[in-house]
Amino acid sequence: MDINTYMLTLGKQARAASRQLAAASTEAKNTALLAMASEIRKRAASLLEANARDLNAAREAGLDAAMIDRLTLTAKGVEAIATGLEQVAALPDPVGEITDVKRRPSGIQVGKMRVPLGVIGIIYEARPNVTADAAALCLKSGNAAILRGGKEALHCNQAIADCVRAGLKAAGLPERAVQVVDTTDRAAVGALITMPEFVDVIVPRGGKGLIERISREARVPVIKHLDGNCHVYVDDEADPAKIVPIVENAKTQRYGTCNTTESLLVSRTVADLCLPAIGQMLASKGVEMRGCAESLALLRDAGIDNDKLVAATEQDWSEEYLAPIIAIRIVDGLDEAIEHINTYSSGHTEAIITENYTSAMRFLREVDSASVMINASTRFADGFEYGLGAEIGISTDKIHARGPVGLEGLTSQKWIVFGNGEIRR
Ligand SMILES: NC(=O)C1=CN([C@@H]2O[C@H](COP(=O)(O)OP(=O)(O)OC[C@H]3O[C@@H](n4cnc5c(N)ncnc54)[C@H](OP(=O)(O)O)[C@@H]3O)[C@@H](O)[C@H]2O)C=CC1
Ligand SMILES: N[C@@H](CCC(=O)OP(=O)(O)O)C(=O)O
Repeated sequence: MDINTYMLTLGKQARAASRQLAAASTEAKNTALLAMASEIRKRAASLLEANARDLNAAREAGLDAAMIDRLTLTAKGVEAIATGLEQVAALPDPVGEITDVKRRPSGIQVGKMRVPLGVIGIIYEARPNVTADAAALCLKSGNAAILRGGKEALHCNQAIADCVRAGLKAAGLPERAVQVVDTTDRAAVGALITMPEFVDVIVPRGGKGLIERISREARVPVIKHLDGNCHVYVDDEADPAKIVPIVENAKTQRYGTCNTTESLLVSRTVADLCLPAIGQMLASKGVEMRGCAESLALLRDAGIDNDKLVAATEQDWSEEYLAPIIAIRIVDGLDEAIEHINTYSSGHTEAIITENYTSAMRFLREVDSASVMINASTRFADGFEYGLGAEIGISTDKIHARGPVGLEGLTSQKWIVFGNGEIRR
């Protein structure tokens, strides 16, 4: 079967399954999720074996550390997938929720009902847990899913898909409610994003190459989950005790994730007090610092090894390194920090370190990103950490859903009207 015909077949099957899922009971959906969790645990050894095959191929292909980190599944990771499925089962079912019912002067009552989006196509990086998380969230929100994971994770994704199908079957739900694309040919992505008759929304999780293709070709509505050029800004009134721990966590806890901080902005009035300690911490962890001239001079004076210091170029302010590299700029206070972030950020997540209420509130209001934080690490931008149970990803779009997307982001609301024979006059 050629790729277009294959993808059309998946699309038709998904559309049919989506109608059944939209009407599925909460009990059936939860039974499926719990059965999936049990299959994942039962088949842990074969999931790890499939992941080992993917990892061997990735190492042979010379993939970088961030990619290997994403791709790696450990026994703990398998257990986390199973627990994640159980957590989604425990979440309240959003489908069918009726809100905002108000009686109108005409006598009718007008309200809203939460409903699934239909068929969701998700294109994502080579991170196996996303296959299970996306399947679970789509199922619980009553949507059918077509999942196209990164090519490096193909074997592991197929193994997880087997568990998902087994769970759906155990609950008497259509097995085609979740379909994992079984080819790495990117023509499948091209087909997925151009069949609006079968796919209601596309969620692309990825970097710049993916953005370009989706922007050029998609004929289906898109909720972009794109790159994270996240910032930490150290304000004039930052609590010294909070600075190094937040910068350390935001930059070094995991280098490869989209919520990792890539740029550090420091207010000039506190730069000589805090940059030496930040520089020492970053140097001790092997992080390269790409600084403006002023920050480099301070870091050199503090005795930071020259090998770790590089002059930043204009390009560095827009860069998502996904690596032990950080851009550093000294700014003239809050106004310049906000201006810098709104110019260069990818609109994902930004944090301010300050004890000044007015500065904190201005930062919250004026920084135009999906998550804006006060005195916390950007690494917190995550569906689980925000209490959503899990996440489809972090939307960098402004409409429909912004930031970590969970069950509610995968639904919309339709208007409902209760009448008793009223007619319009
Ligand atoms: N906001 C968020 O929620 C998330 C953002 N990201 C971002 O993703 C990036 C890291 O992941 P990475 O794997 O490098 O991202 P990529 O964009 O390289 O790949 C992600 C997915 O997109 C596909 N893809 C990429 N380019 C094309 C194209 N031209 N045509 C068709 N398919 C394409 C890949 O397919 P293939 O396998 O064939 O390469 C893969 O399935 C970072 O920028 C990170 O911030 C990642 C996860 C979540
Ligand atoms: N939200 C998740 C990470 C999601 C994400 O960034 O994915 P990726 O860019 O593939 O590492 C977390 O905070 O661990």
